[in-house]
Amino acid sequence: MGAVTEKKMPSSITVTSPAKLNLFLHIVGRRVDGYHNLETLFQFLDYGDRITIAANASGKIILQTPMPGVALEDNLIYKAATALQRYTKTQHGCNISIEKVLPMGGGLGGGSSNAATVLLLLNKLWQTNVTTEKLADIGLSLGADVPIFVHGFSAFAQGVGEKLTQVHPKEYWYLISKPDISISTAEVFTAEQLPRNSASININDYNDDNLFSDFHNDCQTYVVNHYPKVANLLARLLEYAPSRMTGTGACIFSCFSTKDEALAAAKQLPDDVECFVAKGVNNSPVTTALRSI
Ligand SMILES: C[C@](O)(CO)[C@H](O)COP(=O)(O)OP(=O)(O)OC[C@H]1O[C@@H](n2ccc(N)nc2=O)[C@H](O)[C@@H]1O
Ligand SMILES: Nc1ncnc2c1ncn2[C@@H]1O[C@H](COP(=O)(O)OP(=O)(O)OP(=O)(O)O)[C@@H](O)[C@H]1O
Repeated sequence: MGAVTEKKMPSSITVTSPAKLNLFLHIVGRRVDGYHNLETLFQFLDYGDRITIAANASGKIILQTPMPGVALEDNLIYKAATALQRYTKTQHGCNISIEKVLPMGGGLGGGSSNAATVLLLLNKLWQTNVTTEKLADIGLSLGADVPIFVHGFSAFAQGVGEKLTQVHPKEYWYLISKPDISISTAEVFTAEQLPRNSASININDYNDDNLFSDFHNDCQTYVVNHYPKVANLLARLLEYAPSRMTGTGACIFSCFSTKDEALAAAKQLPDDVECFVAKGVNNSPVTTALRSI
């Protein structure tokens, strides 16, 4: 009989909790609860926060790296761990640390990504075997963007972001630029002037060449009209490459075929503009890392 090799569960796991882009974001209606029905194309970046988690036997959820400006009980990391602990009734706890690099309120979904990463890693470390669908469901109660990060593949999303169709958009290189302001998602979605009646699309009509001609971000005009810093930066970036706001802003992505072109454009920006270059990826680095554990 051949030897059975059993993989040992590591005592801790470290992964990149990635950013997302909304390559386009159409608002197709408003629900009675005030939330908006969207049609959006999500892609991940191979860039994000570094999260390390170890299970502990104390049952306590310990965040070892406090996040300035975010109280523990409001932190999506803590909320996600608590939600999974409650759902599974596990006796385990965990120690979590994070190296935060994603700007908050930038439209890159950092908080939602962190929540999904915690759900996925703890489900592994605690060996609680919750299905991906259920994790996405638990995630949705924490934020509209959490399910996409739980599933971990690029997708056309409908509803508030929970109805997903897998797609494979081209993996461009992006320059991500952040004007030095942060925009509240709730402010944009409650704005009177926001267009809410984009026609529903067929995602089969999308191809990588018509992203900037046939698709748009319905939040962009409102933000450009109310935040001159976004307007100025977007105008500048459009001189170098097709560019658009992600989510409800304030970050702007600019599309390039090569890393060198993206880096060259970054060099043209004023020193006070925060920016980074990253590759678009159709699989989340978290799900990729977990497959090998
Ligand atoms: C704009 C996107 O980033 C696109 O991916 C997301 O839809 C926003 O997702 P999120 O930050 O996880 O948003 P949530 O924390 O769930 O919601 C923040 C606030 O935005 C508004 N909101 C959010 C999502 C949505 N589809 N309609 C809304 O009207 C609601 O007023 C809500 O109180
Ligand atoms: N772990 C976390 N990381 C970032 N923000 C968090 C976290 N936990 C709670 N928050 C809160 O969530 C708010 C939104 O943060 P996030 O980084 O997700 O914004 P965003 O990139 O604009 O997201 P979206 O694209 O979903 O609108 C922050 O201002 C912060 O108060």
